[in-house]
Amino acid sequence: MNNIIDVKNLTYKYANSGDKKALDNVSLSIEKGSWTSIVGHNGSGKSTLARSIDGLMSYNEGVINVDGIILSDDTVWDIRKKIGMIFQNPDNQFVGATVEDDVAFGLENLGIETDKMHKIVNNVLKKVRMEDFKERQPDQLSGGQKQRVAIAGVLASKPEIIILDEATSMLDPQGRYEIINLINEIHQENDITVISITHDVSEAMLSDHVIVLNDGKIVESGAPKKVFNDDEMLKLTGLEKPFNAHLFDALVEQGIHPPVELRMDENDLEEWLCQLLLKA
Ligand SMILES: Nc1ncnc2c1ncn2[C@@H]1O[C@H](COP(=O)(O)OP(=O)(O)OP(=O)(O)O)[C@@H](O)[C@H]1O
Repeated sequence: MNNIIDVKNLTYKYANSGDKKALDNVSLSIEKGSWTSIVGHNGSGKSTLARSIDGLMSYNEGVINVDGIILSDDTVWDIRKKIGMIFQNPDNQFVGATVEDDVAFGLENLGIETDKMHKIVNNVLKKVRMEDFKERQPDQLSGGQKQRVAIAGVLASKPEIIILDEATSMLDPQGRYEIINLINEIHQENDITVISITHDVSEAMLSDHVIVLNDGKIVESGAPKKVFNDDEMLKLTGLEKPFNAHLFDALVEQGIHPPVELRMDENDLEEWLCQLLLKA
Protein backbone atom coordinates (compact mmCIF):
# COMPACT_ATOMS: atom_id res chain seq x y z
CA MET A 1 0.00 0.00 0.00
CA ASN A 2 1.25 3.47 -0.89
CA ASN A 3 0.51 5.73 2.09
CA ILE A 4 0.81 9.50 1.75
CA ILE A 5 0.16 10.11 5.46
CA ASP A 6 1.22 8.03 8.45
CA VAL A 7 0.41 9.19 11.96
CA LYS A 8 1.82 7.22 14.87
CA ASN A 9 0.77 7.56 18.51
CA LEU A 10 -0.25 11.20 18.23
CA THR A 11 -1.32 12.77 21.52
CA TYR A 12 -2.33 16.43 21.90
CA LYS A 13 -3.32 18.36 24.98
CA TYR A 14 -4.28 22.05 24.77
CA ALA A 15 -2.31 24.14 27.28
CA ASN A 16 -5.43 25.42 29.04
CA SER A 17 -7.39 22.16 29.23
CA GLY A 18 -5.96 20.42 32.31
CA ASP A 19 -5.53 16.66 31.90
CA LYS A 20 -8.00 16.36 29.01
CA LYS A 21 -6.38 15.07 25.84
CA ALA A 22 -7.86 16.41 22.56
CA LEU A 23 -6.07 13.53 20.80
CA ASP A 24 -5.12 10.39 22.67
CA ASN A 25 -2.60 8.02 21.07
CA VAL A 26 -4.02 8.34 17.55
CA SER A 27 -2.44 6.23 14.78
CA LEU A 28 -3.69 6.15 11.20
CA SER A 29 -2.59 5.78 7.60
CA ILE A 30 -4.05 7.50 4.55
CA GLU A 31 -3.52 5.89 1.16
CA LYS A 32 -2.29 8.16 -1.65
CA GLY A 33 -5.12 9.18 -3.96
CA SER A 34 -7.86 8.05 -1.57
CA TRP A 35 -10.83 9.94 -0.07
CA THR A 36 -11.04 9.61 3.70
CA SER A 37 -13.84 11.01 5.88
CA ILE A 38 -13.21 11.79 9.53
CA VAL A 39 -16.41 11.74 11.57
CA GLY A 40 -17.25 12.04 15.26
CA HIS A 41 -19.31 14.15 17.66
CA ASN A 42 -18.51 17.81 18.54
CA GLY A 43 -15.23 18.05 20.39
CA SER A 44 -14.06 14.53 19.46
CA GLY A 45 -10.77 15.89 18.08
CA LYS A 46 -11.35 16.03 14.30
CA SER A 47 -10.10 19.58 13.72
CA THR A 48 -7.19 19.10 16.11
CA LEU A 49 -6.14 16.06 14.07
CA ALA A 50 -6.42 17.91 10.74
CA ARG A 51 -4.54 20.93 12.05
CA SER A 52 -1.83 18.70 13.51
CA ILE A 53 -1.27 17.03 10.14
CA ASP A 54 -1.01 20.47 8.50
CA GLY A 55 1.58 21.51 11.09
CA LEU A 56 -0.70 24.19 12.57
CA MET A 57 -0.12 22.94 16.11
CA SER A 58 3.05 21.80 17.80
CA TYR A 59 1.91 18.41 18.96
CA ASN A 60 2.94 16.89 22.27
CA GLU A 61 3.77 13.30 21.38
CA GLY A 62 3.91 11.08 18.31
CA VAL A 63 5.18 11.11 14.72
CA ILE A 64 3.48 12.60 11.66
CA ASN A 65 4.86 11.59 8.28
CA VAL A 66 3.50 13.32 5.16
CA ASP A 67 4.71 12.01 1.81
CA GLY A 68 7.95 10.72 3.34
CA ILE A 69 8.67 13.89 5.36
CA ILE A 70 8.55 13.73 9.15
CA LEU A 71 6.86 16.84 10.55
CA SER A 72 9.18 19.02 12.64
CA ASP A 73 9.90 22.74 13.02
CA ASP A 74 12.37 22.41 10.13
CA THR A 75 10.01 20.61 7.73
CA VAL A 76 6.67 22.25 8.52
CA TRP A 77 6.70 24.52 5.44
CA ASP A 78 7.65 21.64 3.12
CA ILE A 79 4.64 19.74 4.45
CA ARG A 80 2.27 22.70 4.29
CA LYS A 81 3.14 23.16 0.59
CA LYS A 82 1.69 19.71 -0.05
CA ILE A 83 -1.59 20.38 1.78
CA GLY A 84 -4.50 22.68 0.92
CA MET A 85 -6.90 23.34 3.81
CA ILE A 86 -10.48 24.46 3.23
CA PHE A 87 -12.41 25.60 6.29
CA GLN A 88 -16.07 25.94 7.24
CA ASN A 89 -16.19 29.71 6.86
CA PRO A 90 -14.39 30.95 3.72
CA ASP A 91 -14.75 34.58 4.90
CA ASN A 92 -11.90 33.93 7.33
CA GLN A 93 -9.64 32.89 4.46
CA PHE A 94 -10.08 35.76 1.98
CA VAL A 95 -7.20 38.21 1.68
CA GLY A 96 -7.71 39.81 -1.75
CA ALA A 97 -10.01 42.72 -2.68
CA THR A 98 -11.32 40.82 -5.72
CA VAL A 99 -11.77 37.14 -6.50
CA GLU A 100 -8.83 37.30 -8.92
CA ASP A 101 -6.52 39.02 -6.37
CA ASP A 102 -7.51 36.53 -3.74
CA VAL A 103 -6.66 33.48 -5.83
CA ALA A 104 -3.41 35.12 -6.99
CA PHE A 105 -2.28 35.95 -3.45
CA GLY A 106 -0.47 32.68 -2.68
CA LEU A 107 1.21 32.70 -6.10
CA GLU A 108 2.46 36.25 -5.65
CA ASN A 109 4.07 35.19 -2.40
CA LEU A 110 5.86 32.41 -4.26
CA GLY A 111 7.26 35.02 -6.66
CA ILE A 112 5.62 33.56 -9.75
CA GLU A 113 5.86 35.89 -12.77
CA THR A 114 2.75 37.88 -13.74
CA ASP A 115 1.88 36.17 -17.05
CA LYS A 116 2.20 32.71 -15.60
CA MET A 117 0.22 33.75 -12.54
CA HIS A 118 -2.70 35.06 -14.65
CA LYS A 119 -2.74 31.82 -16.59
CA ILE A 120 -2.90 29.72 -13.40
CA VAL A 121 -5.58 31.97 -11.85
CA ASN A 122 -7.73 31.79 -15.00
CA ASN A 123 -7.36 28.01 -15.16
CA VAL A 124 -8.34 27.36 -11.55
CA LEU A 125 -11.27 29.83 -11.67
CA LYS A 126 -12.49 28.04 -14.80
CA LYS A 127 -12.11 24.71 -13.03
CA VAL A 128 -14.38 25.84 -10.18
CA ARG A 129 -16.70 27.60 -12.67
CA MET A 130 -16.09 31.08 -11.25
CA GLU A 131 -14.32 32.69 -14.23
CA ASP A 132 -17.15 35.22 -14.69
CA PHE A 133 -16.70 36.49 -11.11
CA LYS A 134 -13.04 37.56 -11.36
CA GLU A 135 -13.70 41.25 -10.66
CA ARG A 136 -16.19 40.67 -7.83
CA GLN A 137 -15.42 41.27 -4.17
CA PRO A 138 -15.34 37.93 -2.32
CA ASP A 139 -17.73 39.21 0.38
CA GLN A 140 -20.39 39.83 -2.28
CA LEU A 141 -20.63 36.16 -3.21
CA SER A 142 -23.00 33.45 -1.98
CA GLY A 143 -21.74 30.83 0.48
CA GLY A 144 -21.28 28.20 -2.26
CA GLN A 145 -19.50 30.69 -4.56
CA LYS A 146 -17.19 31.71 -1.71
CA GLN A 147 -16.24 28.08 -1.13
CA ARG A 148 -15.53 27.71 -4.87
CA VAL A 149 -13.12 30.67 -4.69
CA ALA A 150 -11.46 29.18 -1.59
CA ILE A 151 -11.05 25.90 -3.49
CA ALA A 152 -9.57 27.78 -6.48
CA GLY A 153 -7.04 29.43 -4.14
CA VAL A 154 -6.02 26.03 -2.81
CA LEU A 155 -5.83 24.47 -6.29
CA ALA A 156 -3.57 27.28 -7.55
CA SER A 157 -0.82 26.00 -5.28
CA LYS A 158 -1.15 22.44 -6.69
CA PRO A 159 -1.56 20.55 -3.43
CA GLU A 160 -1.19 16.78 -3.22
CA ILE A 161 -3.63 16.62 -0.33
CA ILE A 162 -6.82 18.61 0.25
CA ILE A 163 -8.23 18.72 3.78
CA LEU A 164 -11.82 19.91 4.10
CA ASP A 165 -12.67 20.95 7.66
CA GLU A 166 -16.49 20.95 7.61
CA ALA A 167 -16.20 22.88 4.36
CA THR A 168 -19.82 22.33 3.33
CA SER A 169 -21.56 22.66 6.69
CA MET A 170 -22.77 26.23 6.03
CA LEU A 171 -24.34 25.30 2.68
CA ASP A 172 -27.80 24.03 1.76
CA PRO A 173 -28.12 20.43 0.42
CA GLN A 174 -27.76 21.51 -3.23
CA GLY A 175 -24.71 23.69 -2.40
CA ARG A 176 -23.20 20.83 -0.40
CA TYR A 177 -23.68 18.43 -3.26
CA GLU A 178 -22.14 20.83 -5.78
CA ILE A 179 -19.00 21.41 -3.68
CA ILE A 180 -18.52 17.71 -2.90
CA ASN A 181 -19.04 16.91 -6.57
CA LEU A 182 -16.45 19.53 -7.55
CA ILE A 183 -13.91 18.20 -5.04
CA ASN A 184 -14.60 14.69 -6.31
CA GLU A 185 -13.93 15.82 -9.90
CA ILE A 186 -10.61 17.38 -8.82
CA HIS A 187 -9.77 14.29 -6.75
CA GLN A 188 -10.40 11.92 -9.68
CA GLU A 189 -8.67 14.02 -12.36
CA ASN A 190 -5.52 14.84 -10.42
CA ASP A 191 -5.20 11.87 -8.09
CA ILE A 192 -5.37 14.30 -5.15
CA THR A 193 -5.77 12.72 -1.73
CA VAL A 194 -8.83 14.11 0.08
CA ILE A 195 -9.48 14.15 3.82
CA SER A 196 -12.90 15.45 4.73
CA ILE A 197 -13.97 16.24 8.27
CA THR A 198 -17.72 16.07 8.20
CA HIS A 199 -20.89 15.64 10.23
CA ASP A 200 -22.67 14.54 7.07
CA VAL A 201 -22.76 10.74 7.19
CA SER A 202 -24.24 10.56 3.68
CA GLU A 203 -21.18 12.38 2.38
CA ALA A 204 -18.96 10.00 4.35
CA MET A 205 -20.66 7.08 2.58
CA LEU A 206 -19.15 8.36 -0.70
CA SER A 207 -15.57 8.03 0.57
CA ASP A 208 -13.11 5.13 0.32
CA HIS A 209 -12.36 5.09 4.02
CA VAL A 210 -14.01 6.39 7.19
CA ILE A 211 -12.26 7.13 10.49
CA VAL A 212 -14.45 7.61 13.58
CA LEU A 213 -13.10 9.70 16.47
CA ASN A 214 -14.61 9.63 19.94
CA ASP A 215 -13.14 11.67 22.81
CA GLY A 216 -9.79 11.96 21.05
CA LYS A 217 -9.47 8.24 20.20
CA ILE A 218 -10.07 6.34 16.97
CA VAL A 219 -12.91 3.93 17.70
CA GLU A 220 -13.49 2.60 14.18
CA SER A 221 -11.76 2.77 10.82
CA GLY A 222 -12.57 1.10 7.51
CA ALA A 223 -14.84 1.02 4.47
CA PRO A 224 -17.99 3.15 4.96
CA LYS A 225 -20.40 0.23 4.60
CA LYS A 226 -18.60 -1.66 7.38
CA VAL A 227 -18.25 1.37 9.67
CA PHE A 228 -21.87 2.49 9.40
CA ASN A 229 -23.16 -1.04 9.98
CA ASP A 230 -21.56 -1.12 13.42
CA ASP A 231 -24.64 -0.29 15.49
CA GLU A 232 -22.78 -0.47 18.79
CA MET A 233 -20.26 2.15 17.59
CA LEU A 234 -23.07 4.38 16.25
CA LYS A 235 -24.74 4.23 19.67
CA LEU A 236 -21.47 5.00 21.48
CA THR A 237 -20.60 7.98 19.30
CA GLY A 238 -24.12 9.31 18.67
CA LEU A 239 -23.56 9.19 14.90
CA GLU A 240 -26.65 8.66 12.76
CA LYS A 241 -26.97 5.81 10.29
CA PRO A 242 -26.79 7.10 6.70
CA PHE A 243 -30.16 5.65 5.76
CA ASN A 244 -30.14 7.33 2.41
CA ALA A 245 -26.90 5.86 1.18
CA HIS A 246 -27.98 2.30 2.04
CA LEU A 247 -31.27 2.83 0.24
CA PHE A 248 -29.46 4.38 -2.73
CA ASP A 249 -27.06 1.41 -2.98
CA ALA A 250 -29.91 -1.08 -2.69
CA LEU A 251 -31.75 0.63 -5.56
CA VAL A 252 -28.64 0.66 -7.77
CA GLU A 253 -28.13 -3.06 -7.05
CA GLN A 254 -31.67 -3.60 -8.35
CA GLY A 255 -30.84 -1.72 -11.56
CA ILE A 256 -32.71 1.47 -10.50
CA HIS A 257 -30.49 4.54 -10.85
CA PRO A 258 -31.70 7.66 -9.01
CA PRO A 259 -29.84 10.92 -9.86
CA VAL A 260 -26.58 10.78 -7.88
CA GLU A 261 -27.25 14.01 -5.95
CA LEU A 262 -30.18 12.30 -4.22
CA ARG A 263 -27.66 10.16 -2.35
CA MET A 264 -27.01 13.22 -0.20
CA ASP A 265 -30.58 14.10 0.70
CA GLU A 266 -32.95 11.77 2.47
CA ASN A 267 -36.24 13.56 1.83
CA ASP A 268 -35.63 14.11 -1.87
CA LEU A 269 -34.78 10.45 -2.46
CA GLU A 270 -38.01 9.38 -0.73
CA GLU A 271 -39.95 11.89 -2.86
CA TRP A 272 -38.28 10.61 -6.04
CA LEU A 273 -39.13 7.01 -5.11
CA CYS A 274 -42.76 7.92 -4.42
CA GLN A 275 -43.05 9.57 -7.83
CA LEU A 276 -41.52 6.50 -9.45
CA LEU A 277 -43.97 4.19 -7.69
CA LEU A 278 -46.91 6.42 -8.61
CA LYS A 279 -45.90 6.30 -12.27
CA ALA A 280 -45.47 2.48 -12.22
N1 LIG B 1 -7.95 26.35 21.40
C1 LIG B 1 -8.36 25.42 22.26
N2 LIG B 1 -8.05 25.50 23.57
C2 LIG B 1 -8.45 24.55 24.46
N3 LIG B 1 -9.16 23.47 24.13
C3 LIG B 1 -9.50 23.34 22.82
C4 LIG B 1 -9.13 24.30 21.82
N4 LIG B 1 -9.62 23.91 20.62
C5 LIG B 1 -10.26 22.75 20.85
N5 LIG B 1 -10.20 22.41 22.16
C6 LIG B 1 -10.76 21.21 22.80
O1 LIG B 1 -10.18 20.06 22.20
C7 LIG B 1 -11.15 19.04 22.01
C8 LIG B 1 -11.22 18.67 20.52
O2 LIG B 1 -11.67 19.80 19.79
P1 LIG B 1 -11.77 19.79 18.19
O3 LIG B 1 -12.10 21.18 17.76
O4 LIG B 1 -10.57 19.15 17.63
O5 LIG B 1 -13.04 18.82 17.99
P2 LIG B 1 -13.93 18.59 16.69
O6 LIG B 1 -14.19 17.12 16.66
O7 LIG B 1 -13.31 19.20 15.50
O8 LIG B 1 -15.26 19.36 17.11
P3 LIG B 1 -16.42 20.04 16.19
O9 LIG B 1 -17.14 18.95 15.49
O10 LIG B 1 -17.28 20.71 17.23
O11 LIG B 1 -15.76 21.03 15.27
C9 LIG B 1 -12.47 19.59 22.58
O12 LIG B 1 -12.61 19.11 23.89
C10 LIG B 1 -12.25 21.10 22.55
O13 LIG B 1 -12.97 21.72 23.61
